[in-house]
Amino acid sequence: MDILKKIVTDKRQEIAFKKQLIPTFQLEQSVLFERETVSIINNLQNNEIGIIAEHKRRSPSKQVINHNLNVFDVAQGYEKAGVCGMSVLTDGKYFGGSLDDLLLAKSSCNLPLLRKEFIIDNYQILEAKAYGADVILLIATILTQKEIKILSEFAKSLQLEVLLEVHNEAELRKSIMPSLDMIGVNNRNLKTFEVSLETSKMLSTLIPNDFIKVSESGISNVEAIRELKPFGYQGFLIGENFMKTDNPGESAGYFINQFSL
Ligand SMILES: O=P(O)(O)OC[C@@H](O)[C@@H](O)c1c[nH]c2ccccc12
Repeated sequence: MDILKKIVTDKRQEIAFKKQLIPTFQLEQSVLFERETVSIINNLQNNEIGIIAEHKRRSPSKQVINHNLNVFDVAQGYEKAGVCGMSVLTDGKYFGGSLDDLLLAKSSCNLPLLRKEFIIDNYQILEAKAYGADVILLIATILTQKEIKILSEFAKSLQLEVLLEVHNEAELRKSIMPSLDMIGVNNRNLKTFEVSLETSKMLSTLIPNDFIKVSESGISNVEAIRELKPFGYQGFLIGENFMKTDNPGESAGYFINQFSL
């Protein structure tokens, strides 16, 4: 079984368990549930570089990236660096993250926060709102067109913005719908872990202009951004390149300064 199938199978079990532990009405009553969300789209549209910086401790492709940091410092560092938003991995088993990481990030900065998760159920969208997210990720390869519609419309009804992730043309074609805000092209194939920026270049012309284009994964220098910008990308999701250093915030700041030179 490929890794994605395994992740989704585990996720189904996890959700069933959590639904019993914390019923939806409890999520809806949480302090953060009624807040105004912060728009990442606004930030991306008004920024020259458009970095979305990720908090990621480990991953199935890289094992350990960094286990010595705390989310609080990382979030404050990213904010100080001037990124447009922060992505927080909340999957525990494969990425070493948690919803508490999201909550901590929320308490430490005012950046728009993306819940980076394998979302397959509206329940996870309620969780995202209750734990401080402003944006959710939907991954086309693990969802049907109908599921994408249901989940994205539900997210929009909670004032959350939606980033839909694709990796090939078929995924893109089945996914385009008005309830999405941003289309992210993952340069990493989640089945083979192969990374190529060509994926972003190839798919860019097929993304209608009503969506903000985001290029995700494998971006390790500003040259990559200079290369991708002419293809219409306004957002760049970067994890490992910052997280593998002792001070991700400083690394992000350095990266952004380099771009402005
Ligand atoms: O660490 P990188 O190569 O900069 O990649 C970040 C981000 O794009 C990646 O973590 C990611 C993209 N889509 C995902 C879906 C699930 C988990 C993780 C991801």
